[in-house]
Amino acid sequence: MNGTNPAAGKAVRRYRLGVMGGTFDPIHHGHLVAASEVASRFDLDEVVFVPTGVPWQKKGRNVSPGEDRYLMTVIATASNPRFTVSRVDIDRPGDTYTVDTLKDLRAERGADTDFFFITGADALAKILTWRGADELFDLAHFVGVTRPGVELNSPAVAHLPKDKITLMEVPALAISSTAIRERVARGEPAWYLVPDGIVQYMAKVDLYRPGPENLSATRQHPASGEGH
Ligand SMILES: Nc1ncnc2c1ncn2[C@@H]1O[C@H](COP(=O)(O)OP(=O)(O)OP(=O)(O)O)[C@@H](O)[C@H]1O
Ligand SMILES: O=C(O)c1ccc[n+]([C@@H]2O[C@H](COP(=O)([O-])O)[C@@H](O)[C@H]2O)c1
Repeated sequence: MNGTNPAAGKAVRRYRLGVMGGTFDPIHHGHLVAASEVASRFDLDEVVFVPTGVPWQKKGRNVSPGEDRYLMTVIATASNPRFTVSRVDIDRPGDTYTVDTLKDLRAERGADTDFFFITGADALAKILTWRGADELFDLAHFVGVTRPGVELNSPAVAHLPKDKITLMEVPALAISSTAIRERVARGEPAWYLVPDGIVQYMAKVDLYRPGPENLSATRQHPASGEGH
């Protein structure tokens, strides 16, 4: 949508910001392809990747420390000039709610930005279970992308406001963070499922390998100087 700058009398193009939220434990090529495809289709100026702080719907799982997930997201997106990473969710205490993510980003970016929240088909189908779901569609347009093994136009999606969501087919990558964690734990390769730097980071800080240090929720981040 274009606005008008009254001082100059010229049409001003509004900034188009994609928001790719995820636990990213670890980030993989499915996430990166989804963001890249939506950026191209919606002519986005930037896609900001936002690693979750506490993914409350994944409680009961052993989620890696936020700093590791944040650093992997930075490493994976570094080569794309339109991809950035935000700490808003990992720096906010408590459970992570997208309604807070979008409000924080809106406060940071100002009123001249249009928001496009990118989600896979599985996450899209659960949106009505998210906190403050009724507010979400006032804060962003939602783009739901295909994911192998998940129905995109599920019955749950029929209840979402049609003018606030777009369903979009992206190249099918049957990759999940769960599968990568399991592969690493079994000593199998993760090469080419994730960017090379992520394979190297996972090995460097011993992420996902079976062992007592990975069973503890209080595992120290290497930056603290422990664990080496
Ligand atoms: N292969 C994929 N193709 C399309 N979208 C994906 C893919 N993997 C994840 N997504 C989407 O990316 C977002 C973040 O996903 P998330 O970080 O939870 O990854 P995940 O692979 O689903 O993780 P896990 O296996 O640990 O549940 C979600 O909206 C999810 O639907
Ligand atoms: O707002 C909520 O209540 C909510 C509940 C579950 C997931 N989300 C968001 O959905 C995105 C994908 O989450 P996940 O758990 O599939 O990695 C991420 O940005 C989460 O913060 C948001």
